[in-house]
Amino acid sequence: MSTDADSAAALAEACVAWLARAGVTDVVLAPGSRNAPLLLALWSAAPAGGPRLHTRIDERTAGFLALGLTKSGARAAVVTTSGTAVANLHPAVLEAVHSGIDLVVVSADRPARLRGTGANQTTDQVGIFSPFVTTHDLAAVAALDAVPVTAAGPLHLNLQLDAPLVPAAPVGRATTEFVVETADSRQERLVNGEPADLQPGPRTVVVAGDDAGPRARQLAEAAGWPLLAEPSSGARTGDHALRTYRLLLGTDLGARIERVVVLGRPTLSRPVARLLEREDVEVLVVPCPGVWPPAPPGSTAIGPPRWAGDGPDDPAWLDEWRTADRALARRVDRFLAEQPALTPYDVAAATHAALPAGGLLVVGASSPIRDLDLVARPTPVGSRRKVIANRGLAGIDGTISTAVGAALGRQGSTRNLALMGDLTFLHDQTALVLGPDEPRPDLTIVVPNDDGGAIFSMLEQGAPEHAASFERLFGTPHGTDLASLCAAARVPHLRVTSRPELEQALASPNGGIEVVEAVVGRADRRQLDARIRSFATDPEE
Ligand SMILES: Cc1ncc(C[n+]2csc(CCOP(=O)(O)OP(=O)(O)O)c2C)c(N)n1
Ligand SMILES: C=C(O[C@H]1C=C[C@H](C(=O)CCC(=O)O)[C@@H](C(=O)O)[C@@H]1O)C(=O)O
Ligand SMILES: [Mg+2]
Repeated sequence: MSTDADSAAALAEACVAWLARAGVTDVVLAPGSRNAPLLLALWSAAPAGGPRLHTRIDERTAGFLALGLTKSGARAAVVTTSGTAVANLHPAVLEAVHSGIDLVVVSADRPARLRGTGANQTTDQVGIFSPFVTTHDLAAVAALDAVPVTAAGPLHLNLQLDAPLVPAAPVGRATTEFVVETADSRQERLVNGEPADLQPGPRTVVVAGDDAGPRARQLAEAAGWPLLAEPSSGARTGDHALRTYRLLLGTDLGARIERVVVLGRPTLSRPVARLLEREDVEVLVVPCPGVWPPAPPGSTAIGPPRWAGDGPDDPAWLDEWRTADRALARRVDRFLAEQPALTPYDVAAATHAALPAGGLLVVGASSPIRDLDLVARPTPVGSRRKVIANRGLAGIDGTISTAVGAALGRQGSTRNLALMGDLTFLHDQTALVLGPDEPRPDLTIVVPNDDGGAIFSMLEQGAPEHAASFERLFGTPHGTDLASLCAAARVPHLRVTSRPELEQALASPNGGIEVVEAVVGRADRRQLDARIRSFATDPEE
């Protein structure tokens, strides 16, 4: 049995104080018995300046909610009971590891003496997120005080909580005030290091992957280079960013590239991946958050890049890209306007167009973020249109939760939107289940529903020779009635089948969390995609 000084209640209170020192503003908790001391200590701390609380039933949802909160400026912890509850956090923790998000996991555990004895709900939680996340296995307050409050990525505190877990009397307001300290931002942590001076000369482009930040745009503008910025780069702004870069890489312009400066984590497209692997191209990579940052074979890691030229590089190079981009974008838009039915590209374009200055858009993996990459015009610098996505591992899991968390975490957001496919939406449907007292954001979730996984149609397995197995193995139609699913969770739902209906729905938000289902086709997706890709190289009729 632990001493009073290290009782479950004392350890729990010390943990809440540690969370405040760590800058944790929000705690997502899932109900349990072993973590009861933590839950009660958090309840007691909330009115005394402690973290904002969010309760979720499903720990996988809870983990992604905490991830979304942290990705949009809060710092969140997720607290679970012991056993499989902790294992349900693994997807969110892995995404945090690979995208460098400072998520805090607090897992309740039985005392070490019960490990290996067959005690109920007891497994080995020490190192459960290894090799990337170290577990601080804690049985005493003093040990907790020695845990650092920041790390490059997620932190895991495993608290050995011994009976008694629940005090005899109800807990009241905490006697001490909690001052939540401000944690430094991840990007600031990254900017340090010896600057790398870049000289003019080679035909250069800047590739801005996920979470690259504005410095990618600033470098492209200072040097006068074309900017190939993914939607969630934080750099797809200004007049150097090119909308159709992915297609242009397959043209003579792409072939003439001699140098690439990479910021953030490019994950979206094979043309960019192929560019970074070309032996005739010098690839300079700037450090980015997360483990395993981009390191294509033959690339060179550099410090924060600094333009060393007197004035911009060759303006003709940028002009060629801009001229080709404008022409190709016009051709794509004309082609999409000619389509008889609502396309996923229309859904992405309308959703992005509905994002006001100061707004937030969370994008799911698979086709939606790639559709957005093709149709989203770069936005004005300084308009603070924030686009985020879970690109650390590009999972389709936890996307609704990430969007709810990001909407709750972003201060002063003028509008919160999410865009995700139907399988992505279904994968995290438990995120729609919120208790009556839970903080609830205004969030419009747009779902291009093509009854399955369209992206596979555009990959090798979507080729005609695989038609016999495709639907069962990859298309995975489900026929789910999203309206009924939303009704079960009492979430407002609207189904649209045309762009005017979609634009009308986006222009008249319901308030709270709402779902706008846009019914689109999937059967012709491979042909649509191939036709659009052909525009870059086939002359216009
Ligand atoms: C957790 C997880 N499971 C499976 C995958 C593989 N995967 C990638 S895209 C996709 C289908 C997504 O379908 P949907 O969300 O409907 O988007 P669409 O491509 O149809 O627009 C799947 C299963 C993944 N990336 N992550
Ligand atoms: C479906 C999965 O992920 C794949 C999705 C798309 C990627 C891709 O190549 C899209 C086409 C393009 O960008 O040109 C594909 C890839 O990176 O090769 C991903 O594996 C999945 O199950 O992981
Ligand atoms: Mg789909």
